[in-house]
Amino acid sequence: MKSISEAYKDHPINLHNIIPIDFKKVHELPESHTWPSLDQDSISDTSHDQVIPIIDLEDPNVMKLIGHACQTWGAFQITNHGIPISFLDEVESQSRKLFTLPSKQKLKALRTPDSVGGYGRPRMQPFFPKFLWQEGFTMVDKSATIDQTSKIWPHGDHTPFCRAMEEYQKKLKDLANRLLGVMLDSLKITNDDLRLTLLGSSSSLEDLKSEAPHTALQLNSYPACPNPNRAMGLASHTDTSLFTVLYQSRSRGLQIRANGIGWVTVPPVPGALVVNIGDLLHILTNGRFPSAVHRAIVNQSHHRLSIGYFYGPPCNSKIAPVRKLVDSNHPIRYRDLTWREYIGIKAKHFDKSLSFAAVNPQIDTNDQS
Ligand SMILES: C=C1C[C@]23C[C@H]1CC[C@H]2[C@@]12CCC[C@@](C)(C(=O)O1)[C@H]2[C@@H]3C(=O)O
Ligand SMILES: O=C(O)CCC(=O)C(=O)O
Ligand SMILES: [Fe+2]
Repeated sequence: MKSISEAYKDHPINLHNIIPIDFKKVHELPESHTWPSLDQDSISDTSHDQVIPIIDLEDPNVMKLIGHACQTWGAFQITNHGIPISFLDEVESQSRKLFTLPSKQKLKALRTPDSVGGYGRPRMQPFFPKFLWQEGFTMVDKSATIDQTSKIWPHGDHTPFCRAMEEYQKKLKDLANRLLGVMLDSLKITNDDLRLTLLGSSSSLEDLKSEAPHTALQLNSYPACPNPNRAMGLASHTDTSLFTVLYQSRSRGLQIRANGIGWVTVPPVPGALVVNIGDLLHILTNGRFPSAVHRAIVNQSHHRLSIGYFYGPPCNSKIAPVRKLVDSNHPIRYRDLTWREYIGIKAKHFDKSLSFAAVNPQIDTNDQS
């Protein structure tokens, strides 16, 4: 299979859930985009000093720190990761160039109902009765991205955008491979332990890292909003990846839901990247690394961008709880499945998906609620 775009083909989305509104023309929050007030969301953010860990990747203790963050929060920020802030600025500015174009231009790269790549509303939109205050551009397949962006910017003007996105994905792939290694080391998981799971046709983790990871790059745009208290950027969700590396630039908006605490804002740290655990690593670790429930809220004063890199194994390789993590105190919670199968489950059941992958759905019902 070429890429995850194939896996999404079987789960088409209705056009009205794809075409974003023209945010520039909207000066009042439309009823169609009005959510219950955020104030009624019992849990606020600023009253807590809780902040997800900020980890220096060069710290000699990095394995312990990351292992601990993954078990307790399912998310952390990293600094000293080797990607220069000047390059992050460049990627952000190329993304901004796309979203500030007139709606008519962006619609030239509109996703089709059965494709995952291109411009449009977030994939999760059909699960909500109200529209999200968000537009996105998704890249899964290089040639499709070139095709779409050259429709937006003819005469070769798409080149700087594509070059920056390509380069970014290369750098992120190396970084994500490195992070996966550290995460697995922290649980003492070896190549042999992975033989029955994850590796698929690859014979070693190194093999898997060099050719196979399947990834997606998602640019999120949240225009300034006339009534941010009643709007939602991306509603509460977990990602369908092993983990996601997110650049939220310099503006706040990302919140993580912490057990017993509530929504915690992830403060932007210049040059840092946020890592959050996705459902596939949750399954692979038998719930030891819980996938992070998170959302993005919007603001009235500026146009916020974020850039997510979704990192996963090849679509057809098996995901199953690593047997080493299963014992009488930690009985097996999830059955074996492929990413492709899980995409199907997620397309149908969204936030209930983990319980549909559970060995015992009666017990495993509250993963995300
Ligand atoms: C590889 C992925 C992961 C996707 C689908 C596809 C490309 C776009 C990703 C997102 C990005 C926005 C949140 C989310 C929930 C959504 O709606 O689209 C993500 C989804 C997932 O994590 O399931
Ligand atoms: O914009 C953000 O901070 C969150 C984005 C996100 O959760 C996603 O792209 O999956
Ligand atoms: Fe997300």
